[in-house]
Amino acid sequence: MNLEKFQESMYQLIVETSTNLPKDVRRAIKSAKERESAGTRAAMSLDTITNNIQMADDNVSPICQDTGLPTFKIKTPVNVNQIKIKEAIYNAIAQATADTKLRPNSVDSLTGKNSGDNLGAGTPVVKFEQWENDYIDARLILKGGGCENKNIQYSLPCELEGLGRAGRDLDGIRKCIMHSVYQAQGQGCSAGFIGVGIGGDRSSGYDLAKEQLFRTVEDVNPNDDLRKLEEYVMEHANELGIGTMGFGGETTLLGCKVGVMNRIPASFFVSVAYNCWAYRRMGVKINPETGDIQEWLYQDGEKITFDEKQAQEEVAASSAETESRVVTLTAPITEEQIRDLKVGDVVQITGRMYTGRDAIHKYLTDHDAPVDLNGQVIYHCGPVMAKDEEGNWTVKAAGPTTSIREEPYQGDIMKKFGIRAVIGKGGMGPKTLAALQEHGGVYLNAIGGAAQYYADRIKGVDGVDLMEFGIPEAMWHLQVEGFTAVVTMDSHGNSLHRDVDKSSLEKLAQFKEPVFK
Ligand SMILES: O=C(O)C[C@H](O)C(=O)O
Ligand code: SF4
Repeated sequence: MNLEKFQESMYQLIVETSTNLPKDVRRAIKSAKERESAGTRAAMSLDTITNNIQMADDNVSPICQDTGLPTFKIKTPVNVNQIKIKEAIYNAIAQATADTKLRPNSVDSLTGKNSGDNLGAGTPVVKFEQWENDYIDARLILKGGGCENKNIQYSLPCELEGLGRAGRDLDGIRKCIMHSVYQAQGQGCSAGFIGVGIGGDRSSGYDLAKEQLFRTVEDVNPNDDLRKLEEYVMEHANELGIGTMGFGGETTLLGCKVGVMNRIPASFFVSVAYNCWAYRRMGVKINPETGDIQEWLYQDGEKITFDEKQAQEEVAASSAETESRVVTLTAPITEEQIRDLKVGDVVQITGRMYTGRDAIHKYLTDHDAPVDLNGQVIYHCGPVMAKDEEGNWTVKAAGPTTSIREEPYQGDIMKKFGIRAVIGKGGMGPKTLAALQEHGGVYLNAIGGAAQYYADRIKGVDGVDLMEFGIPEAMWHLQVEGFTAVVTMDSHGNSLHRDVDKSSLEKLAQFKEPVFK
């Protein structure tokens, strides 16, 4: 086989997966958009999302900055050398990382060191199977960390919040799936897609769940029971009212695919793999002699493009229609300015903000900050960055990361350094809410996954600290213009996230009665 050509084909597969959302996923997002009434926060978020999808496509840049743990599934004819194929995939991954199509995402779990090229123990994942066909089938999924953290595995029988007992039968499985959507809230960048694996053990159950994510959004389950289950979940999960980004709304789930395998008598697992709206999976058929791409997979139906100009206008129009107050802020921000903000206000930031995520929050608890953070804005973000020949950094993708991981640290750090605003996604918990009230702080929610949209608002990078934590985890000094986010937790004890969680739990309880007997 021509390995050079094969490597090039794998490079194309990676770039395409990271930058061009598949047609079936686009269709699902478009129909979600049509269901939301104009002017709502959900509609506004979906406008930003579709705008972002188009920008990524046009710029050939990552849809979301978190390009995930690249996972390849490869089927090869019997005489193909899988060792050589793996090497070519590793080379293509390193190249795509150097070209900023992937974020350097491989981190040593003990030392915290980022390998810089996405290669390292266990990364990327490459799984092989042999088959009797005469071509190679290569599929790739880039599943980000925020949605991966919302995967959940149930061991039946169990007791579920809101739903009561889930037994070892189809109805128990139904309850687990409904619960899995509830527990994700907006933190995995809803509206999401779920793959469910029934049976197996703890690892094969999750494998089966993830396997379902390679099905197309529109395919129909050949197993009648599972088809009914999928249809039930699609209909009712959307009644939970969690909505896009957990802002409330009509669409919480865009796809549900269920697979089944045998189990051993003592175990009964239901494993759920949650995927964000930025559902990046693609595939190709490859000629095993030439290494060329013969055909792209997931190409059925028309490709929906989201006109960028129109989408921008829609974002502007829907922000106007929400009748939200739009407040402009520039750091350093005073306590008075913060106390004036209420949940629902739209904030536009111009000027300086600093990125800070997991490593920085831990670091700041027992170190001084490298810069004066008094009155400043912290953005929970791990960007994709490029360095030009003069050594200047530019931002290639920069959406928010899930904030709840910083819950143990956030309130203390805000008080210690005088930080006035944090921007992230998915909201934070009671400890942070109390600190916002006590200290005079605000939590701003940006749209998860909209990495191109926000990168466009970043006009310059004028410094970086703590580079030893690696590109995604360093503290980047950003200059922004009109960076828009919504107040979802204010300094008066209000939290949209707490409210949506509470109301969706009440709605979940409506699905307690048996459906599948
Ligand atoms: O790591 C990131 O940048 C984001 C992550 O995928 C998340 O959803 O929290
Ligand atoms: S930030 Fe959101 S869209 Fe991006 S990988 Fe994480 S969960 Fe997915």
